[in-house]
Amino acid sequence: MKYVVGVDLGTSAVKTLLIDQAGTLHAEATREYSLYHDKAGWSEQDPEDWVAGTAGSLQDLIVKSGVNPEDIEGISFSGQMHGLVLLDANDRPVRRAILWNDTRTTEQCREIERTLGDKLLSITRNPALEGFTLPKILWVKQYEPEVFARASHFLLPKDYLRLRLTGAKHMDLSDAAGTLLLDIAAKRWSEDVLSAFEIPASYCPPLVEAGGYVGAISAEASQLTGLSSSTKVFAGGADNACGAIGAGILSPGLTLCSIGTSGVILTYEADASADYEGKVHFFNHGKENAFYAMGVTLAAGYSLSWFRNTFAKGETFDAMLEGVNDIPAGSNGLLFTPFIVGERTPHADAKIRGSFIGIDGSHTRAHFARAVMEGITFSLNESIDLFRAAGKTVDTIVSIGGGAKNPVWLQMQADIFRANVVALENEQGPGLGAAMLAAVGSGWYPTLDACGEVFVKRARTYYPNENTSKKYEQLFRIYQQIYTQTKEINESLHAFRS
Ligand SMILES: Nc1ncnc2c1ncn2[C@@H]1O[C@H](COP(=O)(O)OP(=O)(O)O)[C@@H](O)[C@H]1O
Ligand SMILES: O=C(CO)[C@@H](O)[C@H](O)COP(=O)(O)O
Repeated sequence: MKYVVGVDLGTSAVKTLLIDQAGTLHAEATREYSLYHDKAGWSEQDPEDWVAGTAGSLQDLIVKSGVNPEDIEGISFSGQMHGLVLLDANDRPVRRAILWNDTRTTEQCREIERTLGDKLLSITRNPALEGFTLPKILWVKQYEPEVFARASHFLLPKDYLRLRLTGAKHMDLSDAAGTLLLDIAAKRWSEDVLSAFEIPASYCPPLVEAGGYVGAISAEASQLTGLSSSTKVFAGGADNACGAIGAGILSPGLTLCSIGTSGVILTYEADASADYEGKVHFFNHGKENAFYAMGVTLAAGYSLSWFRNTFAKGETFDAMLEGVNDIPAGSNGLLFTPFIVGERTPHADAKIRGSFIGIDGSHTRAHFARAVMEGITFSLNESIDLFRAAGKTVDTIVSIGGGAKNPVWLQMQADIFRANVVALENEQGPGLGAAMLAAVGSGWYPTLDACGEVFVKRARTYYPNENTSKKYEQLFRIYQQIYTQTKEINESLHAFRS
């Protein structure tokens, strides 16, 4: 029996999957790592933690499954997007990585808008958002000049991990799309953007397709992980591109909902012609010559994790959410907005913060927990609204990510989204997408589409309940007012956050 491995370098943890030629999952392993929030709005990770976590997770995978490492033909990666890993001339990080959910770069975003003008949207197809990579490069240049002086190139998180496994530096198009340095339609680094910010072209790694073969596991990495040096390494892609591959979003018509640390509503785009005027993100897909558009809720799963860590410390998600299904839709008049680290879609606003509105003496912790789940789902529904307003049909949504482990949440998604929600046998779409890239690269299938027909296994469909959907429609309109009505208050409170 031959296998491939998919590695998903997430924000909360790294997850590894071992899958055979029939798409059957043989083993999975995971290792968590720390997030550093030294100041309000900052979010960093130590790249060394990714390497150690992945090595430990791969060792666990091999031990648990009992496979002969020689039988693992290929490995590929899915990675949290946008994180800046600045490297010196010896490929050592010059500081911690600044992550996608770090919002310190508002000033640099305005600078990018002023400098690039219309070119920003025409070349990069995206607005300047705090989470993207270019503003982070400019922040380090401005505020840590001595650190910046030591840097000679940059990578994204999974590319750094792959460098440590193979010794080679690359970046795939789907992840490069989130840097604001890529000419999305032309699929090359933009000379216009690089020269506007005086970034030498040598800062950028060679570009490859997500399925591109990039080398073999080095002898050192083989010692560290237990993998064989005969295993072929394929580049991999952005976690949302890989999530889309692993959920079978490989042709027009299907929509993805992912609730990981962030939350995403994503639709497939066959070419680069769609114009959402920068209201949603527009990136290269992991499937060659395809694209996708997506709206992002910055703190989706993260809001529920924050709630658990703060009010149910030590409990599992399942234990904390036990009573949630007994509470009627609407949490008895309690609403939550998940802006706890700022927001992206539809409100690109680094200063906005979350609210519980309508707290009543009768509310229990379970009401609050349900309100958090509903608030996250309402936020994602804002992206669905945007896509529907742009003329997209959204009637079937494949749901992945940690949030898809909970059946009550899946039904809630169907009710709020007014769409059929499909759950997969394994909710780890990005890891599965990475494994599919390795399977196609290893020659098991001619295309990702052919591989998807075998690997993407649907488990159950949740259908919207008309009465509950009607109730949620009314609540959604009330939810939407909270942003405008709390914006000014949050701007005033900004000075009190450290
Ligand atoms: N059993 C569960 N029920 C509901 N939500 C869950 C459960 N387990 C995890 N989650 C949610 O999923 C999130 C993690 O999802 P995951 O896809 O692993 O994230 P990432 O890829 O960002 O590391 C958590 O923050 C949590 O909100
Ligand atoms: O910033 C984005 C997308 O633009 C995030 O989706 C990150 O890619 C992190 O993903 P998760 O850790 O939530 O999967």
